[in-house]
Amino acid sequence: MSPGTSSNGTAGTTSGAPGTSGAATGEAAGTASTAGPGARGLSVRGLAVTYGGRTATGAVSGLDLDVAPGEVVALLGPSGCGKSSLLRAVAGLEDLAAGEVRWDGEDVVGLPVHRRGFGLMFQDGQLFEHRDVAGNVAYGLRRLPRGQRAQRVEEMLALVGLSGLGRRRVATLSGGQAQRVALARSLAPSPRLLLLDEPLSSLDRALRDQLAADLRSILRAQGTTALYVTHDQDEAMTVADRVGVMGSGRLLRLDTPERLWAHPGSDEVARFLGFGPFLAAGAGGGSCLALAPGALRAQESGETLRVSPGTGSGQVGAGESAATGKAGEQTGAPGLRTQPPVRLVGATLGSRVRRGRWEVEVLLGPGQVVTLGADRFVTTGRERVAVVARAASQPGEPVIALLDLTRTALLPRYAGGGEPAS
Ligand SMILES: Nc1ncnc2c1ncn2[C@@H]1O[C@H](COP(=O)(O)OP(=O)(O)OP(=O)(O)O)[C@@H](O)[C@H]1O
Repeated sequence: MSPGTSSNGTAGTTSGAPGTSGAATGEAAGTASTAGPGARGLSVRGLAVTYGGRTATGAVSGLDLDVAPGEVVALLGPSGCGKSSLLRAVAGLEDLAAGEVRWDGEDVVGLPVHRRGFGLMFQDGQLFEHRDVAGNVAYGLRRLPRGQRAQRVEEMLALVGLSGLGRRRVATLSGGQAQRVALARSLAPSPRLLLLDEPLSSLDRALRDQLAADLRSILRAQGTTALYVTHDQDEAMTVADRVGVMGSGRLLRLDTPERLWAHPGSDEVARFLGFGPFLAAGAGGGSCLALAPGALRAQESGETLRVSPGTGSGQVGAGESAATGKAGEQTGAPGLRTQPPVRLVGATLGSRVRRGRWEVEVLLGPGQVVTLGADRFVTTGRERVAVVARAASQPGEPVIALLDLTRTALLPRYAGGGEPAS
C-alpha cells in the first residue's frame, strides 16, 4: 500500500498548505451545538454505515453530529458501538449507506479521502520506516518550497516536544515518541479537520495520561478542529471540549465533560461512565438516582463502604465486618438534588423525609436495615450538611457514611440491567 492513497490512516491523506487551514481558531463550543447543515465546521446528518451487503448489519444508524471550528469532540462507547465506522465514514474510508457529511456546508461525500482536507491519526501511527523523523513530518508538505518545508517540520517537532530529533530513524523511537511524530505529521499540513482513532491506546497508562494532556494543549494551540475516538474515558475528558457517548450505532449523549457527568440522561450512558448502583427515586415515577464512583464514603477512618459500580446493589461494610445490602428507598433524593450541593453525613443507600425530618436507611445485610435520623443541618462553606446521628448498634455497628449528592445524577427512567435497587 502506498502512503496517502489507502486506508493506512496517515497524515499523507491531508491536503492544504500550512497556515491555510479551513479550521478557524475561535473558542470551542462548550455546550450542545445547534449547528446545522449550513453551519461552519463538520456537520453529519443521518449518517448510516452498514457492512455485509444484503445481510447488512448497521454499524452506525442515523447519526447526527456537529463539530464547530476549533472544537475537539471525543466519542466514547463500548467496543463495537460504531465509533471507528463513524470516523472512517467521515474520513471517506467507508461508504455511507445513508446520510450527509458536510464541511462548512459543502457536501464532501463525493470527495475522495485525499481531497477532503482532513488529517488522520490512528492507534499505530504507521510511520514510514524508510524515512527519518523529519521525512515523516514533511510527508504532507511536498507542495511547499524546501526552505518553508524545513521550517514547518521544525515548528511541528517543537510543538510535539521532539526538537532536534529530525534525523532520527523512526525504528529507534519509543512508542510515545512515535505517536508524537505521527501527530506532528498529521498536523503539519494544517488539516481543516483532524480525525484521531484511538491514537494513544498502544501506550501505557502513565504515558497515555501525559500525552493526552499534551494533545489537548497542542490541539488548542493550533486551533485544530478534531474528532477523537477512544474507549478511554479519562483520555476523552482530558482532550475534548465535548464528549459523546455512543451505543449500538447511535449517539446517545453529547455534552461537555462536566455536564455529561452531571446529567448522563439515561442509565445506559451513566452505566458506561461508571455510575452505580442505581437507586429508585421517587414513588412510582420510574426515575432513579445514579451514584457516581466515590459518591459514598465512610465518615470516619477505619470504616469502609464499598459499592460495586453498575451492579444495582451495594456492598456495605463497617470496619472488617463487610456485609451485602440492597439499596433502600430513595424518596427524598429528587428534592434534595434540586438544592444547592447537599451532603448527607452518615447517609447510606436510602433516605426520606418523615414528619419533616430526614431519615437515612443503612442496610447492613439482607433484612438488616438501620434508620438514621437527621438531627440537624449545619452549613459548612457553601454546603448544607445534614448531620445524622449514629443509630443504635443493632444488629451490629451501623455504617456511618457520606452520600455526596454532588456525585449523583437523577435519571428520568431506568431502562436496563434489571430493576434499580429499591
Ligand atoms: N469491515 C467490517 N466488516 C464487517 N463488519 C464490520 C467491519 N468493521 C466493523 N464492523 C462491525 O461494525 C460494528 C462497529 O464496529 P466499529 O469498529 O465501528 O466499532 P468501535 O466502536 O470502533 O469498536 P472498537 O472500540 O472495538 O474499535 C461492529 O459490530 C463490527 O463488528
